[in-house]
Amino acid sequence: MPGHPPPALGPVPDEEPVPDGEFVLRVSDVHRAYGRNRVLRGAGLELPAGCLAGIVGENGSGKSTLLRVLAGRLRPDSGTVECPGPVGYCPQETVLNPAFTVDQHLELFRVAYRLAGPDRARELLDMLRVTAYRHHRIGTLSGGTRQKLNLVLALMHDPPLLLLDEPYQGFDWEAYQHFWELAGELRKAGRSFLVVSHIAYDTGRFDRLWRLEDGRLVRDERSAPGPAPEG
Ligand SMILES: Nc1ncnc2c1ncn2[C@@H]1O[C@H](COP(=O)(O)OP(=O)(O)OP(=O)(O)O)[C@@H](O)[C@H]1O
Repeated sequence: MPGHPPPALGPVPDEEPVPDGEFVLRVSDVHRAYGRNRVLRGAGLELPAGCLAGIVGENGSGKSTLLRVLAGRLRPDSGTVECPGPVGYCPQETVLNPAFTVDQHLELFRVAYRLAGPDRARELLDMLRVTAYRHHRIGTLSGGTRQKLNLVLALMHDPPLLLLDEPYQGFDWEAYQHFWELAGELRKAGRSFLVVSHIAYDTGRFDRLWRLEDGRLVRDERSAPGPAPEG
C-alpha cells in the first residue's frame, strides 16, 4: 500500500497498570493449544478506554487465535479474559452469506444487536464508500468491499471494544485512510481498538503495541508513548 509512515513517536514508558473499573479488556496468562501445538503460552494485556492498540507477530504466531479467544469464539485452556462491555469482532475471514445483499446483512445484524434503526450502519457504509452496493448480493462483491461490510457489521452497535483481525486487508488506499479517520474519531469518543496488523508502518499509529512471540505478548517499542486521551 502506498504512503508514508507516520513519524516515530519516541520511547515507550513502562507499562502502567489500568486501575480496576477503568479497563475495557484485561487478559491474564492465557494458554491455548491445538493438540500438541501450544500456540498461546501465557498471553496477557490490559486496555483502558480510548486506546488504539496493535498486535504484530510472524505468520502462525497465534494472533488470530488470541483474537478468537478474546472475542469468546474459542475457549482458552487456562487464563482469564475480563471484558465488562460488549465487543465488536471483525474476523480475518468474512462470515457473510453470498446469497444475501448488503442491506439484508445490515437488517440481520440490526435485529441481532437489538438496534432501533439502521442509521449508524448506513453512516458507516457511506464513510467506507459501500452505499452504492446496498442492493448487491455478497457473492458479486469484490474481496475489499466484503471486508468493508465485515467491518461495518463489527462497528454498527458502537461497542466500547473492537477486536479487528487485519480489518483493512484488500482495502484501497482511500478506504484505508477512511479506516484510520474513523478509528481516530471513535478513539476520541472513548472506544478502544485491538488491531492485528501486518503493515509495518501502521505501528506508529498505535498508543500501545505488542508483539506476539513464543505465545506471549511483549510490548513493542514502536508504539506511541501510552494512551493519550483527547477531547
Ligand atoms: N483450527 C485450528 N486447528 C489446528 N491448528 C490451528 C487452527 N487454527 C490455527 N492453528 C495453528 O495455530 C497456529 C497459530 O495460527 P493463527 O492463525 O492464530 O496465527 P496468526 O498469527 O494469526 O497467523 P497469520 O499471520 O498467518 O494470520 C498456527 O500454527 C496454525 O497452524
